[in-house]
Amino acid sequence: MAASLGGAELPPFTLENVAGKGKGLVANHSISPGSTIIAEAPLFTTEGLSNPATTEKDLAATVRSLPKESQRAFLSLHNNNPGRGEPLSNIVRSNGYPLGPSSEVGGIFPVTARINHSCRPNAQHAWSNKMQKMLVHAVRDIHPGDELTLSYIAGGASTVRKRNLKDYFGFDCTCELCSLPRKQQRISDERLERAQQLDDSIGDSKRVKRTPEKALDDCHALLQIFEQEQIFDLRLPRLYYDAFQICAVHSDRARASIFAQRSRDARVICEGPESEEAESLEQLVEDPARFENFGFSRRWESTVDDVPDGASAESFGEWLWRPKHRKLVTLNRTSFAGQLE
Ligand SMILES: C[S@@+](CC[C@H](N)C(=O)[O-])C[C@H]1O[C@@H](n2cnc3c(N)ncnc32)[C@H](O)[C@@H]1O
Repeated sequence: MAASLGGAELPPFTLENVAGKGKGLVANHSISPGSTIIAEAPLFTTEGLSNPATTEKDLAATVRSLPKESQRAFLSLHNNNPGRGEPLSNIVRSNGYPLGPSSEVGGIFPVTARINHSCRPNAQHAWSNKMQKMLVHAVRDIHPGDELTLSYIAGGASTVRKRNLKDYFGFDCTCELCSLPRKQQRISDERLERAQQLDDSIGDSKRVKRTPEKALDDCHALLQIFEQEQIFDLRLPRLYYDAFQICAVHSDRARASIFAQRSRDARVICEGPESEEAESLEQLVEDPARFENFGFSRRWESTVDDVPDGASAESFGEWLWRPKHRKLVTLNRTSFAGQLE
């Protein structure tokens, strides 16, 4: 998590002023993908703050109950709406993170809260139930002087992202992606709009059942966009999981196992080796048939031993993404066997 200097653990970042964004965290060391940058317990959570009529009063009591240093840390956090509304609630709204993707409960993490948003983030946050901590991991190589960034939103083309950031978080995004020169912005927008379409069609379960080769082609096309756009946050393990499901639904244990492995590895980068999601993916790597919708059809039936051995990266990629190609190879083999008999 931290650089070691004379036995003392130092964080690999410092809190600095960042042009146009207020304060932010800036790396002071090289950080490689998968490194834990922050592991932080909440100062407090919003559990129990369920009555909107008394939220500000309840928050005041919660903050008063904290040690002085924690009170100062909370009160110094960014307020999106200074001078308007209720100040403590504003600070919570401006800085809180949910405790997990579908949790209604939020937490205040004073270090993580200093990380600004980027539409092309170099880090990913994840709440660990097991550790009761917010974890932040690098998802790309981060160099000294780089700002640490997280994505506050799901993605999309720049107009959609800007609107969402303004509506939900109240700021005009000045991240590297939103600040691209017009021509590059257009190219990026075209790709990200296409990514959205691909993502929608990959999620269509009827299509997965009827034309899985098209769904897998879409996954491959989406992966290429993520690589071009350098998107390596949680969208990546989710994409590999979609590819896993397509293969598992059609009994292709060989590819399903490889995609589960890729999803697991990408999860570990985003969430660390203790990730519960990564642990459950490990079981699917070993036996894809544990997936609840495994074997809807036997169209691509294979065993985990059908993974090609010693293939070059290129031909392995062709095998992995091209079931049509695999079908041809199998057919050829069958007809050869027939001729020999
Ligand atoms: C959770 S705080 C992040 C830390 C904050 N900059 C600070 O000074 O404590 C979120 C606020 O930071 C600013 N911010 C974050 N990301 C930004 C971005 N990409 N462009 C412009 N402002 C940003 C906005 O004011 C936003 O409301």
